Amino acid sequence: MGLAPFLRNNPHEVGSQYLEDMATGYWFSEVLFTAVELDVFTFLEPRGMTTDEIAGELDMPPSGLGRFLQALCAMGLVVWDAKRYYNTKLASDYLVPGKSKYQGDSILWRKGLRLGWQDLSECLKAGGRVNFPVEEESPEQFAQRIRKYINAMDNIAYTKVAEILPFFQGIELKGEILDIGTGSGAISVGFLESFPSLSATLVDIQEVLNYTQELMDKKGLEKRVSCIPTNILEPWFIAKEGFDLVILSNIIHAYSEEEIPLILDRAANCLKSDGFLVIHDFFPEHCSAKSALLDLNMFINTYNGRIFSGKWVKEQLAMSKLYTTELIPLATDTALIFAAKDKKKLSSLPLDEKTRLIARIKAMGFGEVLPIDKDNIQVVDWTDLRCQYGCDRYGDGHCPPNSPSPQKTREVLQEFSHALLLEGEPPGKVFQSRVLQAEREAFLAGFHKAFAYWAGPCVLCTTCAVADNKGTCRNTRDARPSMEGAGIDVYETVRRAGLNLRILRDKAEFVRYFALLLLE
Ligand SMILES: C[S@@+](CC[C@H](N)C(=O)[O-])C[C@H]1O[C@@H](n2cnc3c(N)ncnc32)[C@H](O)[C@@H]1O
Repeated sequence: MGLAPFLRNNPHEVGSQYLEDMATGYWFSEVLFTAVELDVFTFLEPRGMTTDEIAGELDMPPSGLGRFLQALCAMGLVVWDAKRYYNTKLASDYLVPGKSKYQGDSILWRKGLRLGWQDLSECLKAGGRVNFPVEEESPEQFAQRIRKYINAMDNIAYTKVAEILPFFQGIELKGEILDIGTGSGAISVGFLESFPSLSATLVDIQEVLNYTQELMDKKGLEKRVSCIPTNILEPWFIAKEGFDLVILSNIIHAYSEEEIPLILDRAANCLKSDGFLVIHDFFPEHCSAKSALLDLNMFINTYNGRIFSGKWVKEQLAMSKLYTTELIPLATDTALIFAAKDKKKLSSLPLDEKTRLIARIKAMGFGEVLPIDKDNIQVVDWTDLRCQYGCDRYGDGHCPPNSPSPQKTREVLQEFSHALLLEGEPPGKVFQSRVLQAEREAFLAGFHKAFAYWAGPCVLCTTCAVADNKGTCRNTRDARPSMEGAGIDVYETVRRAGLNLRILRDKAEFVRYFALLLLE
């Protein structure tokens, strides 16, 4: 999620191809940047064009352009019917200027960050940023730069607010929003458009708000918003306990460990006793690679911005006497934390229990926690043969023949309506203990039938009484059957969940463990 295709694969499994794909990752970026700059997608909308026609529009020879267009085809941005090129739906929705979901400003902002990235090793040597904005910038140049930045933020925020609003479905939001570091105001605009009784106070630095006010006027929202220029690092002169909804979207990663608690505390002070605080940002618990790279981007391109874990942010909010939800992942690369002074307020949010449970289980340290349709759990009659003929643990505590038969597993699956596939790594004892913790968390969340199957022989006890012929299992409370011992074809089941489990050829290869948590 939120990753280049090569990052979706497990690096340990794809070997040198992974390295090659990373090394050429910038080829993708350059083609995209150039296509957006040349505005190729506008020419192709809606009826398409031949190479010669595009070459005419761009005043370029068709030879290289044809190859460039073929690269865009390979990247899924245009299609070719052997005569004309057309935009794919992706390009038509997101890359044609003027369309509501346009992302070109954000893409070109990313291009601008490239300069800083080229100095990465210099930044590492210097212990911080080495590339600073030009000092002799005229006021017009500065205003222009702000507009570019705010347009880029606007592209992203417009799509994100569409993901945030469903969490308020069924809640009658009214009163006043406080949008801290509002940028273009797009997050507030989404709320204002969905909840007609809301009005908004937009906070940012004066230079940004000049442009934000223009955008609000264009949308006809000027009567429902007021802009208050404020440096949020200094004391705020904003009504205490005056706001029903306080928004901090993509602000947390802009500042340091010392500054963020102050900002959070001031935000908490502005919240009414029955209001909501929403934090929207990048978090390592959600998209670890993207958030680590964004952290590096902040190191290179800002003074003291960095990424914080959801756990840390929740702790800071607790110090400001706020209750919080789990980290709620969006379908894209960012996630939300909801906070309130009144704990009951949080339970009024339509956060489905399974989503919250997945977030809590993921935070225990699993790599993936994926819902899997129980019909995709493949139960077969051959797995115990692999245990009996090929494993020296056969007959141990809860291994075959002491484990549930495939028939029993089929019957058990009938009793459950859904399941989660948990992915983790060695050591086995840590993994198995985490699986038990996840099962308990599900039980406490109200999934009273929660039951886990884990990977491999039980390794909870240092010595196994059954294996040592010293009697029966001493830990029946915590021992669980393995998936394979109970007749589950782990390879097929994992594949059906959308992951890839490769056959290991060597003991030194990277092992991944899987467990199945059945839920009713
Ligand atoms: C990454 S943008 C996020 C904008 C918006 N919240 C969104 O989600 O699109 C960060 C915003 O915080 C504002 N900001 C950063 N530091 C600030 C400060 N010290 N005082 C006021 N605003 C600040 C920036 O001007 C910018 O508009």
